[in-house]
Amino acid sequence: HNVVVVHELYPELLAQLQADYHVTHFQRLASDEDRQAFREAMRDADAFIGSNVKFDEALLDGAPRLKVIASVSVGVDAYPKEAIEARGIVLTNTPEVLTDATADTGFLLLMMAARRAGEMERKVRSGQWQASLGRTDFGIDITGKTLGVVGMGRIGQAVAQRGHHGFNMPVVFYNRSDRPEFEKAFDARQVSLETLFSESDFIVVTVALSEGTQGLIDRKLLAATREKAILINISRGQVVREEDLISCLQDGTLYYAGLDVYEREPLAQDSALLALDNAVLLPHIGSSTFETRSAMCDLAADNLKRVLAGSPALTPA
Ligand SMILES: O=C(O)C(=O)[C@@H](O)[C@H](O)[C@H](O)CO
Repeated sequence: HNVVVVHELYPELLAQLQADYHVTHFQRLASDEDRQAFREAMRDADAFIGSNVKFDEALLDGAPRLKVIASVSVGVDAYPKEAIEARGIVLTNTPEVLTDATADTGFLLLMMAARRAGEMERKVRSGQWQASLGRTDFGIDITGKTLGVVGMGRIGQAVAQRGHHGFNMPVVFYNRSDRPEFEKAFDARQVSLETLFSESDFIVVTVALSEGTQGLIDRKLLAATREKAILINISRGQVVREEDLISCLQDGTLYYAGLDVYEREPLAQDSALLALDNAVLLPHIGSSTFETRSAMCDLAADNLKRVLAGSPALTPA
């Protein structure tokens, strides 16, 4: 079988795949040459494993032998699911194994924003820490504050669990379908988006990107937030209208934000977000730990091997 890899697999796994299959490997598609070579390699590919590759119909038409797309991600918004299924190709993802790392990233951003850790660290590094800090440098408490979770999938539940059990935070959550079991688990309340935005001190966005959640969070919702409310996004940038987010942070409608994802990634150097002190900006590191990425790669490789062997995938998307 011919396998095309677009990802920085850990060496042992890459060697294993190269031992079992004819592998064409790209760490990432960094140039037009790479992208051209990738499209050529896909012509006789039986399987793809990787991430951050935009699949379109032309690419699928150019890969007539493709049987499986094993994405090294839980989010599959980058893939045209119907077109893939229509061709009988199996799309798989990597749920569960990244839940804790991503929820940890959510709390990292929440704590950095609440205590203005980015600003304070810049103050120390730039030599501005000349005397004990005054009220203008104060942050806000986290413990006991109200945590709002937008989307109670696995990652949303893990964020609620950390807030409720770790920081005595009352939890409110928004979810398309009713989830009474989480009201019990986290002594939480399921509420509307408007109520969540008006009652929460911290709002963590964990909902998957779909047609229904594209631009879900706009100025109207942001304007409903409390005086010192903080928005955290660890899902996809397109869930939040970035233009509204920026103007709300600029005019004080929203106190602070912590972002790991953006409408366009990597974040453009001319983004107005870069000029904002009241935003913590991370480069999509949600699942970027050695342990979690290795587990994601192992799960994706297992999915690939099973489908090529004619067995059902472990985690079809
Ligand atoms: O899994 C996802 O959906 C993610 O966003 C991240 O875990 C990945 O880092 C990203 O997709 C690149 O692999």
